[in-house]
Amino acid sequence: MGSMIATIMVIQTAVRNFLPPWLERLINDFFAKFLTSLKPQHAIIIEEFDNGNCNDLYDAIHLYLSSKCISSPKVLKFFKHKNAPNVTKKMNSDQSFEDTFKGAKVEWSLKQVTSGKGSRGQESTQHCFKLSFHPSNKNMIHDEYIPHIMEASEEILCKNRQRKLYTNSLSDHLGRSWLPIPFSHPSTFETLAINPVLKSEIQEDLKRFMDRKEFYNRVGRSWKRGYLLYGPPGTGKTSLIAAIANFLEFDIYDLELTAVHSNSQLKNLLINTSSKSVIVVEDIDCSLDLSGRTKQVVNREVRREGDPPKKISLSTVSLSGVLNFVDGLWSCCAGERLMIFTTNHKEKLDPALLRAGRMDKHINLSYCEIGAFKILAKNYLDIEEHQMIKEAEEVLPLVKITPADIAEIFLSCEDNEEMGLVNVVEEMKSRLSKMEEKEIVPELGSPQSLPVGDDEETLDSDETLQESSSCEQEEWA
Ligand SMILES: Nc1ncnc2c1ncn2[C@@H]1O[C@H](COP(=O)(O)OP(=O)(O)OP(=O)(O)O)[C@@H](O)[C@H]1O
Repeated sequence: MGSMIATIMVIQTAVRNFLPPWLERLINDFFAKFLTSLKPQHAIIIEEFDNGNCNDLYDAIHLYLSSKCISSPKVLKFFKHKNAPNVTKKMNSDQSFEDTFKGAKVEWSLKQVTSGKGSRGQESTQHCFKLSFHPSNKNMIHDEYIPHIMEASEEILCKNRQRKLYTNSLSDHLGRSWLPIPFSHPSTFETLAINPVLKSEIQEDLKRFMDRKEFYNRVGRSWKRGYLLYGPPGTGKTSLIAAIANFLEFDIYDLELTAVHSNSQLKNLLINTSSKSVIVVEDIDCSLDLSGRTKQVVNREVRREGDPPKKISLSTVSLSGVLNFVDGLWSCCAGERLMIFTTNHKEKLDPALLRAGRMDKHINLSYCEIGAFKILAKNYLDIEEHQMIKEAEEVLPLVKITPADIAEIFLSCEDNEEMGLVNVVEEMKSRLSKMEEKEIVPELGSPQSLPVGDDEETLDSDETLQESSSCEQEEWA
Protein backbone atom coordinates (compact mmCIF):
# COMPACT_ATOMS: atom_id res chain seq x y z
CA MET A 1 0.00 0.00 0.00
CA GLY A 2 2.79 2.35 1.05
CA SER A 3 4.79 1.71 -2.10
CA MET A 4 1.63 2.18 -4.26
CA ILE A 5 0.92 5.60 -2.72
CA ALA A 6 4.58 6.56 -3.13
CA THR A 7 4.48 5.53 -6.81
CA ILE A 8 1.27 7.53 -7.45
CA MET A 9 2.80 10.61 -5.83
CA VAL A 10 5.97 10.28 -7.91
CA ILE A 11 3.90 9.93 -11.10
CA GLN A 12 1.71 12.89 -10.12
CA THR A 13 4.75 15.10 -9.50
CA ALA A 14 6.32 13.96 -12.76
CA VAL A 15 3.08 14.76 -14.59
CA ARG A 16 2.88 18.22 -12.98
CA ASN A 17 6.53 19.01 -13.69
CA PHE A 18 7.09 17.60 -17.13
CA LEU A 19 3.74 17.54 -18.93
CA PRO A 20 2.65 20.72 -20.74
CA PRO A 21 -0.53 22.22 -19.17
CA TRP A 22 -2.72 21.46 -22.22
CA LEU A 23 -1.82 17.73 -21.99
CA GLU A 24 -2.50 17.75 -18.26
CA ARG A 25 -5.95 19.29 -18.90
CA LEU A 26 -6.64 16.67 -21.56
CA ILE A 27 -5.83 13.85 -19.18
CA ASN A 28 -7.96 15.43 -16.42
CA ASP A 29 -10.89 15.84 -18.85
CA PHE A 30 -10.50 12.24 -19.93
CA PHE A 31 -10.68 10.97 -16.36
CA ALA A 32 -13.60 13.31 -15.56
CA LYS A 33 -15.52 12.01 -18.60
CA PHE A 34 -14.65 8.44 -17.70
CA LEU A 35 -15.97 8.93 -14.16
CA THR A 36 -19.18 10.66 -15.34
CA SER A 37 -19.82 7.88 -17.84
CA LEU A 38 -19.97 5.51 -14.89
CA LYS A 39 -22.79 7.55 -13.32
CA PRO A 40 -26.24 7.34 -14.97
CA GLN A 41 -26.99 10.88 -16.29
CA HIS A 42 -29.77 12.55 -18.23
CA ALA A 43 -29.13 15.71 -20.21
CA ILE A 44 -30.94 18.62 -21.84
CA ILE A 45 -29.34 20.62 -24.65
CA ILE A 46 -30.28 24.27 -25.05
CA GLU A 47 -29.03 25.75 -28.30
CA GLU A 48 -28.43 29.43 -28.94
CA PHE A 49 -30.49 29.53 -32.15
CA ASP A 50 -33.24 27.45 -33.64
CA ASN A 51 -33.52 27.83 -37.43
CA GLY A 52 -31.91 31.25 -37.15
CA ASN A 53 -34.32 32.42 -34.40
CA CYS A 54 -32.94 33.40 -31.00
CA ASN A 55 -33.72 31.05 -28.17
CA ASP A 56 -35.10 32.99 -25.18
CA LEU A 57 -34.32 30.10 -22.85
CA TYR A 58 -30.65 30.18 -23.86
CA ASP A 59 -30.49 33.91 -23.02
CA ALA A 60 -32.28 33.32 -19.72
CA ILE A 61 -29.78 30.59 -18.77
CA HIS A 62 -26.92 32.87 -19.71
CA LEU A 63 -28.24 35.55 -17.36
CA TYR A 64 -28.99 33.10 -14.58
CA LEU A 65 -25.59 31.44 -14.74
CA SER A 66 -23.81 34.80 -15.03
CA SER A 67 -25.29 35.76 -11.69
CA LYS A 68 -24.34 32.44 -10.04
CA CYS A 69 -21.19 31.08 -11.55
CA ILE A 70 -18.86 34.00 -10.98
CA SER A 71 -16.72 32.22 -8.41
CA SER A 72 -16.62 28.83 -10.07
CA PRO A 73 -15.23 28.72 -13.63
CA LYS A 74 -11.61 29.63 -14.13
CA VAL A 75 -12.22 31.78 -17.20
CA LEU A 76 -14.99 34.33 -17.44
CA LYS A 77 -15.94 36.79 -20.15
CA PHE A 78 -16.58 40.40 -19.08
CA PHE A 79 -18.30 42.94 -21.29
CA LYS A 80 -20.39 46.09 -21.12
CA HIS A 81 -23.00 47.07 -23.69
CA LYS A 82 -23.18 50.70 -24.71
CA ASN A 83 -25.25 52.64 -22.12
CA ALA A 84 -25.78 49.53 -19.97
CA PRO A 85 -25.42 50.33 -16.26
CA ASN A 86 -23.34 47.27 -15.31
CA VAL A 87 -20.60 44.99 -16.55
CA THR A 88 -21.96 41.60 -17.66
CA LYS A 89 -20.06 38.43 -16.79
CA LYS A 90 -20.41 35.23 -18.78
CA MET A 91 -19.08 31.71 -18.70
CA ASN A 92 -16.47 30.91 -21.33
CA SER A 93 -17.02 27.90 -23.62
CA ASP A 94 -15.84 24.42 -22.68
CA GLN A 95 -16.29 24.96 -18.98
CA SER A 96 -18.69 23.52 -16.50
CA PHE A 97 -20.48 24.73 -13.42
CA GLU A 98 -22.41 22.93 -10.70
CA ASP A 99 -25.68 24.24 -9.35
CA THR A 100 -27.93 22.90 -6.60
CA PHE A 101 -31.70 23.18 -6.70
CA LYS A 102 -33.96 21.75 -3.96
CA GLY A 103 -31.13 19.48 -2.84
CA ALA A 104 -30.46 18.06 -6.32
CA LYS A 105 -27.09 18.61 -7.98
CA VAL A 106 -27.02 19.57 -11.66
CA GLU A 107 -24.12 20.32 -13.94
CA TRP A 108 -24.06 23.01 -16.61
CA SER A 109 -21.52 23.11 -19.40
CA LEU A 110 -21.17 25.55 -22.25
CA LYS A 111 -19.96 24.25 -25.61
CA GLN A 112 -19.29 25.66 -29.01
CA VAL A 113 -20.76 23.50 -31.76
CA THR A 114 -20.69 23.60 -35.54
CA SER A 115 -24.21 23.80 -36.86
CA GLY A 116 -23.73 23.12 -40.59
CA LYS A 117 -22.78 25.31 -43.54
CA GLY A 118 -24.08 28.86 -43.97
CA SER A 119 -25.51 30.32 -47.19
CA ARG A 120 -22.00 31.21 -48.46
CA GLY A 121 -20.62 27.78 -47.74
CA GLN A 122 -18.78 28.87 -44.59
CA GLU A 123 -19.19 26.83 -41.42
CA SER A 124 -21.51 28.42 -38.89
CA THR A 125 -20.95 27.87 -35.22
CA GLN A 126 -23.20 28.41 -32.26
CA HIS A 127 -23.08 27.86 -28.53
CA CYS A 128 -25.19 25.47 -26.56
CA PHE A 129 -25.72 24.73 -22.90
CA LYS A 130 -25.79 21.15 -21.68
CA LEU A 131 -27.62 20.48 -18.44
CA SER A 132 -26.81 17.09 -16.88
CA PHE A 133 -28.67 15.63 -13.92
CA HIS A 134 -29.57 12.34 -12.24
CA PRO A 135 -32.54 10.56 -13.92
CA SER A 136 -34.50 10.55 -10.66
CA ASN A 137 -34.66 14.37 -10.78
CA LYS A 138 -35.98 14.52 -14.33
CA ASN A 139 -39.52 15.71 -13.49
CA MET A 140 -38.35 18.27 -10.97
CA ILE A 141 -35.84 19.70 -13.48
CA HIS A 142 -38.43 19.93 -16.26
CA ASP A 143 -41.31 21.29 -14.18
CA GLU A 144 -39.57 23.39 -11.55
CA TYR A 145 -35.91 24.12 -12.26
CA ILE A 146 -36.34 25.45 -15.82
CA PRO A 147 -39.31 27.73 -14.87
CA HIS A 148 -37.24 28.86 -11.85
CA ILE A 149 -34.43 29.93 -14.22
CA MET A 150 -36.85 31.86 -16.43
CA GLU A 151 -38.25 33.73 -13.40
CA ALA A 152 -34.84 34.44 -11.92
CA SER A 153 -33.53 35.79 -15.22
CA GLU A 154 -36.51 38.13 -15.53
CA GLU A 155 -35.79 39.49 -12.07
CA ILE A 156 -32.15 40.06 -13.00
CA LEU A 157 -33.22 41.77 -16.21
CA CYS A 158 -35.54 44.10 -14.28
CA LYS A 159 -32.74 44.97 -11.85
CA ASN A 160 -30.17 45.72 -14.54
CA ARG A 161 -32.54 47.31 -16.97
CA GLN A 162 -31.69 50.75 -18.27
CA ARG A 163 -35.03 52.44 -18.81
CA LYS A 164 -35.72 53.95 -22.21
CA LEU A 165 -37.49 56.89 -23.73
CA TYR A 166 -38.87 55.94 -27.14
CA THR A 167 -39.66 58.53 -29.75
CA ASN A 168 -41.41 58.11 -33.06
CA SER A 169 -40.47 61.53 -34.46
CA LEU A 170 -36.86 60.60 -35.34
CA SER A 171 -37.46 57.01 -36.25
CA ASP A 172 -38.83 57.39 -39.81
CA HIS A 173 -35.44 57.95 -41.43
CA LEU A 174 -34.10 54.83 -39.77
CA GLY A 175 -36.96 52.58 -40.90
CA ARG A 176 -37.95 51.82 -37.30
CA SER A 177 -41.21 52.59 -35.59
CA TRP A 178 -39.65 53.78 -32.32
CA LEU A 179 -36.16 55.06 -31.62
CA PRO A 180 -35.00 54.22 -28.07
CA ILE A 181 -32.91 56.67 -26.03
CA PRO A 182 -31.65 55.95 -22.47
CA PHE A 183 -34.02 57.63 -20.03
CA SER A 184 -32.95 59.18 -16.76
CA HIS A 185 -35.13 62.18 -15.90
CA PRO A 186 -34.46 63.48 -12.36
CA SER A 187 -38.08 64.45 -11.63
CA THR A 188 -39.69 62.42 -8.81
CA PHE A 189 -42.73 62.83 -6.60
CA GLU A 190 -40.41 64.35 -3.96
CA THR A 191 -39.19 67.09 -6.31
CA LEU A 192 -42.63 67.72 -7.77
CA ALA A 193 -44.28 70.89 -6.47
CA ILE A 194 -48.00 70.20 -6.60
CA ASN A 195 -50.76 70.17 -4.04
CA PRO A 196 -49.64 67.48 -1.53
CA VAL A 197 -53.15 65.97 -1.33
CA LEU A 198 -53.30 65.62 -5.10
CA LYS A 199 -49.79 64.18 -5.08
CA SER A 200 -50.60 61.39 -2.65
CA GLU A 201 -53.87 60.72 -4.46
CA ILE A 202 -51.98 60.16 -7.71
CA GLN A 203 -49.45 57.89 -5.99
CA GLU A 204 -52.25 55.84 -4.41
CA ASP A 205 -54.02 55.55 -7.74
CA LEU A 206 -50.83 54.31 -9.43
CA LYS A 207 -50.16 51.76 -6.70
CA ARG A 208 -53.72 50.48 -6.90
CA PHE A 209 -53.45 50.20 -10.67
CA MET A 210 -50.24 48.16 -10.39
CA ASP A 211 -51.71 45.79 -7.80
CA ARG A 212 -54.90 45.06 -9.68
CA LYS A 213 -53.93 42.68 -12.46
CA GLU A 214 -56.37 40.03 -11.19
CA PHE A 215 -59.12 42.60 -10.76
CA TYR A 216 -58.79 43.88 -14.33
CA ASN A 217 -58.94 40.29 -15.59
CA ARG A 218 -61.96 39.50 -13.47
CA VAL A 219 -64.01 42.46 -14.68
CA GLY A 220 -62.96 41.92 -18.30
CA ARG A 221 -60.93 45.11 -18.80
CA SER A 222 -57.52 45.43 -20.35
CA TRP A 223 -54.89 46.38 -17.78
CA LYS A 224 -54.39 50.00 -18.70
CA ARG A 225 -55.24 53.42 -17.37
CA GLY A 226 -55.61 56.83 -18.96
CA TYR A 227 -54.64 60.17 -17.40
CA LEU A 228 -55.38 63.60 -18.78
CA LEU A 229 -53.09 66.31 -17.40
CA TYR A 230 -54.36 69.79 -18.09
CA GLY A 231 -53.44 73.29 -17.05
CA PRO A 232 -51.43 76.32 -18.14
CA PRO A 233 -47.85 75.99 -19.46
CA GLY A 234 -45.15 75.62 -16.78
CA THR A 235 -47.30 73.97 -14.12
CA GLY A 236 -45.45 70.66 -14.16
CA LYS A 237 -47.27 68.38 -16.61
CA THR A 238 -44.07 67.08 -18.18
CA SER A 239 -42.40 66.88 -14.77
CA LEU A 240 -45.33 64.83 -13.46
CA ILE A 241 -45.06 62.39 -16.39
CA ALA A 242 -41.35 61.86 -15.67
CA ALA A 243 -42.10 61.44 -11.95
CA ILE A 244 -44.78 58.83 -12.73
CA ALA A 245 -42.41 56.90 -15.05
CA ASN A 246 -39.72 56.97 -12.35
CA PHE A 247 -42.20 55.92 -9.67
CA LEU A 248 -43.45 52.93 -11.69
CA GLU A 249 -40.02 52.24 -13.24
CA PHE A 250 -41.68 52.19 -16.66
CA ASP A 251 -40.31 53.10 -20.08
CA ILE A 252 -41.83 56.12 -21.82
CA TYR A 253 -43.17 56.18 -25.38
CA ASP A 254 -43.35 59.81 -26.44
CA LEU A 255 -45.87 59.77 -29.27
CA GLU A 256 -45.56 62.73 -31.66
CA LEU A 257 -48.93 62.62 -33.42
CA THR A 258 -47.85 65.11 -36.09
CA ALA A 259 -45.21 62.63 -37.26
CA VAL A 260 -47.82 59.89 -37.76
CA HIS A 261 -49.19 59.77 -41.29
CA SER A 262 -52.19 57.49 -40.96
CA ASN A 263 -54.42 55.58 -38.57
CA SER A 264 -52.76 52.33 -39.59
CA GLN A 265 -49.32 53.75 -38.80
CA LEU A 266 -50.73 54.75 -35.41
CA LYS A 267 -51.89 51.16 -34.88
CA ASN A 268 -48.47 49.87 -35.91
CA LEU A 269 -46.80 52.15 -33.34
CA LEU A 270 -49.13 50.88 -30.65
CA ILE A 271 -48.38 47.25 -31.46
CA ASN A 272 -44.68 47.98 -31.18
CA THR A 273 -44.87 49.30 -27.63
CA SER A 274 -44.01 46.97 -24.77
CA SER A 275 -45.70 46.35 -21.45
CA LYS A 276 -44.71 48.33 -18.36
CA SER A 277 -44.72 51.55 -20.30
CA VAL A 278 -46.20 55.02 -20.22
CA ILE A 279 -47.46 56.24 -23.60
CA VAL A 280 -47.46 60.02 -23.71
CA VAL A 281 -49.15 62.38 -26.15
CA GLU A 282 -48.20 65.92 -25.18
CA ASP A 283 -50.30 68.93 -26.18
CA ILE A 284 -52.95 66.79 -27.83
CA ASP A 285 -54.97 69.89 -28.82
CA CYS A 286 -51.99 71.27 -30.77
CA SER A 287 -51.13 68.00 -32.49
CA LEU A 288 -54.24 67.39 -34.54
CA ASP A 289 -57.70 68.71 -35.15
CA LEU A 290 -59.67 66.19 -33.17
CA SER A 291 -63.06 67.81 -33.45
CA GLY A 292 -64.67 65.26 -35.80
CA ARG A 293 -64.47 61.48 -35.55
CA THR A 294 -63.47 60.80 -39.15
CA LYS A 295 -62.16 64.23 -40.10
CA GLN A 296 -58.69 63.99 -41.58
CA VAL A 297 -56.08 66.65 -41.28
CA VAL A 298 -53.99 67.95 -44.14
CA ASN A 299 -51.14 70.41 -43.63
CA ARG A 300 -52.74 72.32 -40.82
CA GLU A 301 -51.00 75.24 -39.21
CA VAL A 302 -50.68 74.63 -35.48
CA ARG A 303 -49.71 77.08 -32.82
CA ARG A 304 -48.88 76.39 -29.22
CA GLU A 305 -48.83 79.15 -26.61
CA GLY A 306 -45.46 80.89 -26.69
CA ASP A 307 -44.16 78.91 -29.68
CA PRO A 308 -43.97 80.12 -33.30
CA PRO A 309 -46.61 78.56 -35.59
CA LYS A 310 -45.52 75.43 -37.45
CA LYS A 311 -46.97 73.52 -40.36
CA ILE A 312 -47.70 69.93 -39.62
CA SER A 313 -47.10 67.29 -42.23
CA LEU A 314 -49.65 65.57 -44.41
CA SER A 315 -51.55 63.32 -42.07
CA THR A 316 -54.71 61.28 -42.27
CA VAL A 317 -54.92 60.50 -38.56
CA SER A 318 -58.47 61.06 -37.37
CA LEU A 319 -60.13 61.30 -33.97
CA SER A 320 -61.50 57.80 -34.44
CA GLY A 321 -57.92 56.59 -35.06
CA VAL A 322 -56.84 58.17 -31.78
CA LEU A 323 -59.86 56.75 -29.91
CA ASN A 324 -59.02 53.30 -31.24
CA PHE A 325 -55.43 53.85 -30.19
CA VAL A 326 -56.57 54.58 -26.65
CA ASP A 327 -59.07 51.80 -26.11
CA GLY A 328 -59.61 49.83 -29.33
CA LEU A 329 -59.02 46.09 -29.59
CA TRP A 330 -55.35 46.66 -30.35
CA SER A 331 -54.79 48.70 -27.23
CA CYS A 332 -54.71 45.57 -25.05
CA CYS A 333 -51.96 43.77 -26.95
CA ALA A 334 -49.42 44.18 -24.13
CA GLY A 335 -49.46 44.14 -20.32
CA GLU A 336 -49.86 47.04 -17.95
CA ARG A 337 -49.81 50.41 -19.61
CA LEU A 338 -50.55 53.99 -18.70
CA MET A 339 -51.62 56.48 -21.35
CA ILE A 340 -51.11 60.14 -20.53
CA PHE A 341 -52.40 62.99 -22.66
CA THR A 342 -51.56 66.59 -21.82
CA THR A 343 -53.22 69.79 -22.91
CA ASN A 344 -53.31 73.48 -22.05
CA HIS A 345 -56.95 73.61 -23.19
CA LYS A 346 -59.11 70.77 -21.96
CA GLU A 347 -62.24 72.47 -23.31
CA LYS A 348 -60.97 72.02 -26.87
CA LEU A 349 -60.94 68.23 -26.62
CA ASP A 350 -63.74 66.04 -27.88
CA PRO A 351 -65.84 64.59 -25.01
CA ALA A 352 -65.40 61.13 -26.56
CA LEU A 353 -61.71 61.30 -25.74
CA LEU A 354 -62.36 62.49 -22.20
CA ARG A 355 -64.80 59.83 -21.08
CA ALA A 356 -63.85 57.42 -18.27
CA GLY A 357 -62.29 54.31 -19.70
CA ARG A 358 -60.25 56.46 -22.06
CA MET A 359 -59.10 59.24 -19.74
CA ASP A 360 -59.88 57.68 -16.36
CA LYS A 361 -58.39 60.46 -14.30
CA HIS A 362 -58.37 64.17 -15.11
CA ILE A 363 -55.62 65.99 -13.25
CA ASN A 364 -55.68 69.75 -13.12
CA LEU A 365 -52.23 71.29 -12.67
CA SER A 366 -52.89 74.93 -12.03
CA TYR A 367 -50.96 77.95 -10.81
CA CYS A 368 -48.82 77.65 -7.73
CA GLU A 369 -50.58 77.39 -4.36
CA ILE A 370 -48.96 77.46 -0.94
CA GLY A 371 -48.37 73.68 -0.62
CA ALA A 372 -46.49 73.61 -3.92
CA PHE A 373 -44.68 76.86 -3.04
CA LYS A 374 -43.33 75.34 0.18
CA ILE A 375 -42.05 72.29 -1.72
CA LEU A 376 -40.22 74.56 -4.17
CA ALA A 377 -38.72 76.64 -1.33
CA LYS A 378 -37.56 73.46 0.40
CA ASN A 379 -36.12 71.88 -2.76
CA TYR A 380 -34.46 74.94 -4.30
CA LEU A 381 -33.50 77.00 -1.23
CA ASP A 382 -33.60 74.45 1.57
CA ILE A 383 -35.87 76.80 3.54
CA GLU A 384 -38.87 75.39 5.39
CA GLU A 385 -39.89 78.26 7.66
CA HIS A 386 -39.45 81.95 6.98
CA GLN A 387 -41.32 85.20 7.37
CA MET A 388 -41.33 85.62 3.57
CA ILE A 389 -43.16 82.27 3.20
CA LYS A 390 -45.95 83.72 5.36
CA GLU A 391 -46.06 86.77 3.09
CA ALA A 392 -46.13 84.53 0.04
CA GLU A 393 -49.06 82.65 1.58
CA GLU A 394 -51.08 85.88 1.66
CA VAL A 395 -50.28 87.00 -1.88
CA LEU A 396 -50.29 83.64 -3.70
CA PRO A 397 -54.09 83.18 -3.83
CA LEU A 398 -54.39 86.55 -5.53
CA VAL A 399 -51.94 86.09 -8.40
CA LYS A 400 -51.26 83.76 -11.26
CA ILE A 401 -47.73 82.48 -11.01
CA THR A 402 -46.59 79.06 -12.22
CA PRO A 403 -44.17 76.72 -10.44
CA ALA A 404 -41.89 77.18 -13.49
CA ASP A 405 -41.80 81.00 -12.90
CA ILE A 406 -41.01 80.53 -9.22
CA ALA A 407 -38.38 77.85 -9.92
CA GLU A 408 -36.68 80.19 -12.37
CA ILE A 409 -36.41 83.00 -9.78
CA PHE A 410 -35.13 80.56 -7.14
CA LEU A 411 -32.56 79.24 -9.60
CA SER A 412 -31.21 82.72 -10.25
CA CYS A 413 -30.59 83.22 -6.51
CA GLU A 414 -28.76 79.98 -5.88
CA ASP A 415 -26.09 81.60 -3.63
CA ASN A 416 -28.46 83.77 -1.62
CA GLU A 417 -31.44 81.72 -0.50
CA GLU A 418 -33.27 84.53 1.33
CA MET A 419 -32.92 86.70 -1.73
CA GLY A 420 -34.77 84.01 -3.69
CA LEU A 421 -37.80 84.30 -1.40
CA VAL A 422 -37.67 88.12 -1.40
CA ASN A 423 -37.53 88.23 -5.20
CA VAL A 424 -40.42 85.81 -5.62
CA VAL A 425 -42.64 87.75 -3.21
CA GLU A 426 -41.71 90.99 -4.99
CA GLU A 427 -42.57 89.43 -8.35
CA MET A 428 -45.93 88.29 -7.00
CA LYS A 429 -46.68 91.73 -5.56
CA SER A 430 -45.78 93.42 -8.81
CA ARG A 431 -48.11 91.05 -10.72
CA LEU A 432 -50.83 91.79 -8.18
CA SER A 433 -50.53 95.53 -8.55
CA LYS A 434 -50.66 95.19 -12.35
CA MET A 435 -53.83 93.17 -11.99
CA GLU A 436 -55.31 95.72 -9.58
CA GLU A 437 -54.57 98.40 -12.12
CA LYS A 438 -56.71 96.46 -14.53
CA GLU A 439 -59.29 96.02 -11.75
CA ILE A 440 -59.35 92.25 -12.07
CA VAL A 441 -59.20 91.09 -8.50
CA PRO A 442 -60.29 87.53 -7.69
CA GLU A 443 -62.19 86.54 -4.59
CA LEU A 444 -60.05 86.39 -1.48
CA GLY A 445 -59.53 83.17 0.46
CA SER A 446 -59.63 80.49 -2.21
CA PRO A 447 -56.08 79.25 -2.76
CA GLN A 448 -56.26 78.41 -6.42
CA SER A 449 -59.14 80.61 -7.57
CA LEU A 450 -58.02 82.59 -10.55
CA PRO A 451 -58.99 85.93 -12.00
CA VAL A 452 -61.90 85.73 -14.40
CA GLY A 453 -61.45 86.83 -17.96
CA ASP A 454 -58.97 84.25 -19.24
CA ASP A 455 -60.05 81.02 -20.79
CA GLU A 456 -57.98 78.95 -18.39
CA GLU A 457 -59.54 76.42 -16.01
CA THR A 458 -60.54 77.85 -12.66
CA LEU A 459 -60.91 74.61 -10.70
CA ASP A 460 -59.49 74.79 -7.20
CA SER A 461 -57.68 71.79 -5.80
CA ASP A 462 -60.82 70.42 -4.08
CA GLU A 463 -62.71 70.49 -7.31
CA THR A 464 -59.84 68.72 -8.99
CA LEU A 465 -60.01 65.92 -6.48
CA GLN A 466 -63.78 65.76 -6.63
CA GLU A 467 -63.58 65.60 -10.36
CA SER A 468 -61.09 62.78 -10.17
CA SER A 469 -63.18 60.78 -7.79
CA SER A 470 -66.39 61.25 -9.78
CA CYS A 471 -64.40 59.98 -12.73
CA GLU A 472 -63.51 56.96 -10.64
CA GLN A 473 -67.15 56.31 -9.79
CA GLU A 474 -68.08 56.49 -13.44
CA GLU A 475 -65.28 54.12 -14.23
CA TRP A 476 -66.20 51.45 -11.74
CA ALA A 477 -69.90 51.86 -12.43
N1 LIG B 1 -45.02 71.41 -10.37
C1 LIG B 1 -43.70 71.55 -10.57
N2 LIG B 1 -42.83 71.04 -9.69
C2 LIG B 1 -41.50 71.16 -9.88
N3 LIG B 1 -40.98 71.81 -10.91
C3 LIG B 1 -41.80 72.38 -11.80
C4 LIG B 1 -43.21 72.26 -11.67
N4 LIG B 1 -43.78 72.89 -12.70
C5 LIG B 1 -42.80 73.39 -13.44
N5 LIG B 1 -41.60 73.09 -12.91
C6 LIG B 1 -40.29 73.46 -13.46
O1 LIG B 1 -40.53 74.21 -14.64
C7 LIG B 1 -40.01 73.56 -15.80
C8 LIG B 1 -41.14 73.41 -16.84
O2 LIG B 1 -42.11 72.54 -16.32
P1 LIG B 1 -42.89 71.46 -17.18
O3 LIG B 1 -42.24 71.29 -18.52
O4 LIG B 1 -43.09 70.25 -16.37
O5 LIG B 1 -44.26 72.22 -17.38
P2 LIG B 1 -45.47 71.85 -18.34
O6 LIG B 1 -46.71 72.06 -17.56
O7 LIG B 1 -45.26 70.52 -18.94
O8 LIG B 1 -45.34 72.95 -19.45
P3 LIG B 1 -45.89 72.89 -20.95
O9 LIG B 1 -47.38 72.86 -20.89
O10 LIG B 1 -45.34 74.16 -21.53
O11 LIG B 1 -45.28 71.66 -21.57
C9 LIG B 1 -39.51 72.21 -15.36
O12 LIG B 1 -38.22 72.00 -15.86
C10 LIG B 1 -39.48 72.25 -13.86
O13 LIG B 1 -38.17 72.48 -13.42
